[in-house]
Amino acid sequence: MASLHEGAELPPVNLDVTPCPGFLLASSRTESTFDEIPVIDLADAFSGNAEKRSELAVKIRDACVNVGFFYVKNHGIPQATIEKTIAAAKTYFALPEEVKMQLDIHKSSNFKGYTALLGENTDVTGNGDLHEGFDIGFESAPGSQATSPNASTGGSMAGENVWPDGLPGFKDAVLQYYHSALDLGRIFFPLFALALDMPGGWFDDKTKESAAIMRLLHYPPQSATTVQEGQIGIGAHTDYECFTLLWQDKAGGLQVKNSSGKWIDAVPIPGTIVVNLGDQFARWTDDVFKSTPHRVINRSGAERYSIPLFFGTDYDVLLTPIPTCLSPGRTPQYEPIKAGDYVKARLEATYAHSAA
Ligand SMILES: O=C(O)CCC(=O)C(=O)O
Ligand SMILES: [Fe+2]
Repeated sequence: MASLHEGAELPPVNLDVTPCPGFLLASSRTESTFDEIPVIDLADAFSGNAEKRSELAVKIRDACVNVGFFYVKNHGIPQATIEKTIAAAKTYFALPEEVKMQLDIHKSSNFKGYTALLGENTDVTGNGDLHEGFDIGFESAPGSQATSPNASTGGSMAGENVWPDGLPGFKDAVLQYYHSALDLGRIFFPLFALALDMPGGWFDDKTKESAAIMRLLHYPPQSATTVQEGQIGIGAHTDYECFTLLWQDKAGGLQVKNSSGKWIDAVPIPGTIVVNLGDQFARWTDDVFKSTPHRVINRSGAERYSIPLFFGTDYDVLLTPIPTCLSPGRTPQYEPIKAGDYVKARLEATYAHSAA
């Protein structure tokens, strides 16, 4: 389908909902386990029919409190945009290592650029990740005058992207995907608000310039690499921001850990995007929404490509429990922290544990 979101207006939000402190606590802050990852159809996200939107919000709530992961179909990112970006990623990763290393992320003051194979160690107990990556932050779409979100609050994470020389079309393709994925991301906060029994507009003033870091990732097949103990595609981890929108190719290898410790395969489903919650949301909901550990092991025998986009709240938002996630007599699990300070600390820790 063409972009679901282009020019689409969200239906008016019902601001009469009264937050009910503790409502979600009894039912939702449980260690529920799961054996599969739900697939949710986003077709009703723009329905003017309040009942359909609220049915969708209930499905999202179930996925968020029980699994922390779900697939979405009818996500609106055009297939042609995805294909162009993956073709660009393949061309980029095929460049000589010394050319890619000119943009080494370890030399960047704002976490932008290239991460080499084994240049990152996401699980600190591991021996390096078997992927290479290319990271960008917000940049206006070619021809657009939009100002950079988080320019004021992003601190060391804001600032310019870096782009490889001599790859015509790379930047345009990647930014086209980035903006399509941002459009998709923007529809989720009103749905998450409904899922949390908060007024649909509750996140609006907290997500005006939502932070979004995007990565192109390339995982060589494990079998073709000299793999040491503790080396997999990406070590077990949780994501840092509110939620992640992940496109993955058909190689497979993404696994999600349930609360019994079992790794569940997030098998590639054509035409879907994987959505998973991150630690900002776990902190913000005092663990009502789950930030679930995941990892990648590429045993497919083929090269694997994926594109995660990490969608956060504005960096100056203080993450203290959302009212429906509080209950009398219960002490929140986490110290309040500003969203940007939290992400920066996690990024610094990641790169401190990785090879320069
Ligand atoms: O490549 C994938 O499927 C997952 C990537 C991931 O978990 C991440 O970058 O945080
Ligand atoms: Fe992740």
